[in-house]
Amino acid sequence: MAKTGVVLLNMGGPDSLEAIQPFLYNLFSDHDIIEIPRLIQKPVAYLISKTRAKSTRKYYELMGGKSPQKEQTLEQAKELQKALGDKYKVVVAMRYWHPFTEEALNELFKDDIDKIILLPLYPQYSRTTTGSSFNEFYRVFKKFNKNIPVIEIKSYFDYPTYIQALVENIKENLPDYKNYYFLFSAHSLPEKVIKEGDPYQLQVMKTVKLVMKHFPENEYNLAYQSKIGPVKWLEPFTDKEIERVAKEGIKNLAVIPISFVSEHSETLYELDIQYGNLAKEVGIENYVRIPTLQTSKTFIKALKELVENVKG
Ligand SMILES: C=CC1=C(C)c2cc3[nH]c(cc4nc(cc5[nH]c(cc1n2)c(C)c5CCC(=O)O)C(CCC(=O)O)=C4C)c(C)c3C=C
Ligand SMILES: [Fe+2]
Ligand SMILES: [Fe+2]
Repeated sequence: MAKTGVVLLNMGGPDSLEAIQPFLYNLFSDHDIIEIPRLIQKPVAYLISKTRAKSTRKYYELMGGKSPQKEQTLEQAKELQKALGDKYKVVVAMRYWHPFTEEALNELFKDDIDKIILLPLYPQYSRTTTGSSFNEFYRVFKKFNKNIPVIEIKSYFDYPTYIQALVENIKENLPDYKNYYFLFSAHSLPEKVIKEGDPYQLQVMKTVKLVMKHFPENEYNLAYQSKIGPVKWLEPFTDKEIERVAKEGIKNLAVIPISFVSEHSETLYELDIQYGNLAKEVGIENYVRIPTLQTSKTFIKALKELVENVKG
């Protein structure tokens, strides 16, 4: 019997120190994430990746020489496969490092597949992330010459079971949550991308609002992390916000990653090490970083429901 293919889309991360530069080259070569004039994009990507690999290397050394994103995404795929059963086949397609879309589709088409559902591991839509993964999917899919329907799950920033997963995750990891200030931290984006109509910021804000309905007594704010390069990105920045709340006398701070569902350099290095140290310096007594959802039962349930409820 033919199966429905589920392609989990994610960014991918270097799986060794040697993979850092080619991973960065793939990222900076992508016109959907960074708009360098097309004619010079590849040579410029090569130069930036060479330079940036030197500074990025130290984060990955501190994380044991690689990003855990691949393992965690494969675990999510395994759990989702178990939840969906054998009418479905779940594979992982990463945008900038293995397993690439081509590898994912080679694996998928070992079975008889009559429909494909694209499921991004980005709850909030941005053309730089989900949009880029969709575009890459179609470029590669075309080469397989398969005449089967493809259905896109664009985002699930307000999907009730996803919100429930976030709420449970906070309560489970921080039983003392009532005594904490919540600082949600989302990946930043160049302001230009938002001005051109990207819904990412609005969707992140809505996710935060929906989560906070379950914590009516907690004070909170939303900040943005991981800006790179000289252009203006969404603010306030997470580190500046940590400094600001410390000045206001906050002693217990929970930082909650909101646009990531697995761990990687930006949670393990930036939030845990860099901002953990900063929090100590500015007088925060208890700095808690809430882990990403990974294979939380309720998050996997949310993904399963999204797949099963898809129209088409
Ligand atoms: C070039 C500009 C970038 C934009 C725009 C951008 C948006 C964006 N990124 C994520 C999630 C992740 N990004 C990660 C790493 C990473 N991102 C960029 C650049 C842009 N991201 C770079 C150069 C890197 C490499 C690390 C570095 O050199 O700093 C990762 C981690 C990968 C891993 O280690 O596993 C994630 C995850 C989102 C959600 C987003 C916009 C909404
Ligand atoms: Fe990024
Ligand atoms: Fe980043």
